[in-house]
This record gives sequence, structure tokens and C-alpha cells, in this order.
Amino acid sequence: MKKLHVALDLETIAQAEKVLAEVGPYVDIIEIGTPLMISEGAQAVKEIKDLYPDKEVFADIKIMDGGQPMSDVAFKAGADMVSVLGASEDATIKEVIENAKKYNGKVLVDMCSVKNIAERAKTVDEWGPDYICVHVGYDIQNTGVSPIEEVKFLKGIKSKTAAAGGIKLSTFEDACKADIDDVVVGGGLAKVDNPGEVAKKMYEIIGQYR
Ligand SMILES: O=C(CO)[C@H](O)[C@H](O)COP(=O)(O)O
Repeated sequence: MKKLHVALDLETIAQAEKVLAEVGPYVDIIEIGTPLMISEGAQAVKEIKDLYPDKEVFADIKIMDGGQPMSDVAFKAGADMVSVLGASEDATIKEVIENAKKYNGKVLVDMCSVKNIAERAKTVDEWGPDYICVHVGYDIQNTGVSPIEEVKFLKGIKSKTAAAGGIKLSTFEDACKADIDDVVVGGGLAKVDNPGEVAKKMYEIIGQYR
């Protein structure tokens, strides 16, 4: 089933809870965004999981090294899923995947900044992550590269696919039509004036493609 995933790239738990009060009913995955993880840490994971026990809570900690101790922090706080960078060492990605099993947790491998996505995805896929995510980082979103197009590099993988980077209401249906299991929306939900209304529209759109 395709999932609607909100990325809370905010600074405080209070800001995140305010957005969630509006979008919470419509989303499947709640991401504690990297800025929020840096600002409030594992406490953000704990508080939001306590408030939304039935949602999948994803700690976007973008692990680059120390696969086991880094993922321990998020899983112990109640995260259902963590991210590790596709650009990190093979050993790190394998360690995160192995460690997640202890917690019955999931792993998303984030391909942000990976140059040969197709080749790297094929390699990483063999280790059995839950998701491989094409991700156009903030700092290159103005170049016109689209994660919805980049998903073609994931063709044929066994893992589920995710796409992130600038997806908003105007591009959301295209993302749902593409081969994307987890559609990640950050600013397009968390930084609009009417997050509840936009989330409801997205929920209705994705419902046609589930
Ligand atoms: O991980 C991220 C940035 O590194 C963001 O969460 C991701 O890009 C989604 O946010 P947006 O839709 O605003 O691009």
C-alpha cells in the first residue's frame, strides 16, 4: 500500500505537534525530521510516538557511521524506522539493517548525494532494507531535478521505494502515479498555511492509487 509520509523538518516538538494536530489523521508515516532530531533529539521521537502510537514514526537521523549505536538511540526512544545514508560505508548500512532486527524496526536507505543511484541501489537492495529512497536534497532542489523522475533508478529492486525532495500538492498526484511506495512530503505539508486541508487532499489523491 502506498503511504503518505509527512517530514517534520521543524525545530521544536511544539511546532511538530501543532502540524500533527492537523495532518495526523491523514498520514501513515510521521517523520521526525533531521533538524528536529538535532534540536530536540530522541525526546521528540518518544513524545510523538506516545501521542501517535498507531502511526509509523520515522527518525530521520541520516546515519553515516556508527550504525549500531546511532540506530540504538532512535529505536530505544520508540522509532519504528531509521534512515542510513546510501553514501555511507557498506558496513554501516549492513550494521543498521542487522541492528534494526533487534527492535523489529525498519530501515530506509537514503540515496541523497549518491552519484550512481541505480548501481548503489542494486547493491544495497541485496542487504534487505525496507525502503530505498531517492532524495533530491534541499540544496539542489532549485536545479530542477525531480525525485519523481529519479525513482526510475530503483526499477527492479526488491525493497520498497520512497521518494523525497520538494514534493508538494501540485506534484503529489504524479508521485502517486509513479512507482513510489512511500511518498515523502516535508515543506509541502509542514510549512503551508493550511496543512490540514492539504493533507486531506493528498489523502484523497493517494487513496485512488493505493
Ligand atoms: O530529509 C529531508 C531533507 O534532507 C527532507 O525531510 C525531505 O527532503 C522532505 O522535505 P521536502 O519535501 O521539504 O523536500
